[in-house]
Amino acid sequence: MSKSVTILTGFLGSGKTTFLNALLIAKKDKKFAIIENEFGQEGIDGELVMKPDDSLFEMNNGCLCCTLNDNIYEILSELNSRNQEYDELLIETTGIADPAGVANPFFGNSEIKRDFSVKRVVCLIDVALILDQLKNTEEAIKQIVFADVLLLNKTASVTEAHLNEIKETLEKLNPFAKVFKENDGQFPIDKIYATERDQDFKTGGKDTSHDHKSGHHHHGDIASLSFVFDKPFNEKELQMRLFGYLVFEAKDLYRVKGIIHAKDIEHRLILQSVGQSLVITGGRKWDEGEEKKSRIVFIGKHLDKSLFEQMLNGSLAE
Ligand SMILES: Nc1nc2c(ncn2[C@@H]2O[C@H](COP(=O)(O)OP(=O)(O)OP(=O)(O)O)[C@@H](O)[C@H]2O)c(=O)[nH]1
Repeated sequence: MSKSVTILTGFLGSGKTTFLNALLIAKKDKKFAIIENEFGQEGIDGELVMKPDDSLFEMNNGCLCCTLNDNIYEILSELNSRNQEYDELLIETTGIADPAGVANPFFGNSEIKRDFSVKRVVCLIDVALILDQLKNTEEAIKQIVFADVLLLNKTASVTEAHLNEIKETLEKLNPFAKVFKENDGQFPIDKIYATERDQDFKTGGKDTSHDHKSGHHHHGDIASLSFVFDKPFNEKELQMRLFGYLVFEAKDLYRVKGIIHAKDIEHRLILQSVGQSLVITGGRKWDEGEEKKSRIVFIGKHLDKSLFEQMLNGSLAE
């Protein structure tokens, strides 16, 4: 029997990993294989997903809509040979992936079509940022247009009127998708799960190929900068400098994610920033003898590497 596939899409920082974790908790009775992909060399999302076991296939350094097309056959064939070990497949795309490109192998290759069935493409929407994202990026539009489920997220951050305006805009872009709202931080997972892609009506069978054959990225001028540090950070200094950067310089910085080793702190610090917000929380404890490295990824346009280097180097502990 073919395995059900759910594809999670949504612009950078819209809440895909948060949703994925909520899904894993809500569907504890199922065993998921997860393909996690991120834009930027340092794989971070893999650490943020609460792994149910080792069923996590992570591919770094590229966008799923490009690299997955090269690796997907290998990955899916491995998944197939281990098909007794899991029930369903979840794919979290990068925040700038074109989901049509990601789904393409599932619709275009007969063997894959036999073994895997895309049940739904869920697009997370950051309601505070989506209208700007739609103005500024083509990817946000492509993600919405391709989805079966549009999930309005971070709804507490906007007024009801704004939410309705967004809903209207989205329904114009994709009248076929079901629109759900996150409700007080609770995702309506069962309702989303009950939504299945209509294979005939949607892109199934159509040629969804796109122009990524060369492996070259066509994501406008969005780029990522990744940094790895062996030396520990000074938490306060890092927080202060990053916050200053976000407030004064961050116009074209869409996303910051980091796993931080800070001096005198025995667990990881998880650094998250979308727009101008900056949140630092405690992560997993470092294991005994584990090599403690910090990894930070910045995603945006016109990023000045030397400025980030300066900021980060200046935040290292003495
Ligand atoms: N206020 C609020 N914050 C949220 C909500 N969902 C996610 N976040 C926060 O938004 C940030 C981004 O969430 P992620 O789940 O990592 O987003 P993502 O889409 O996986 O991010 P990328 O992989 O970079 O594209 C994190 O700091 C989350 O804690 C929400 O419903 N409300």
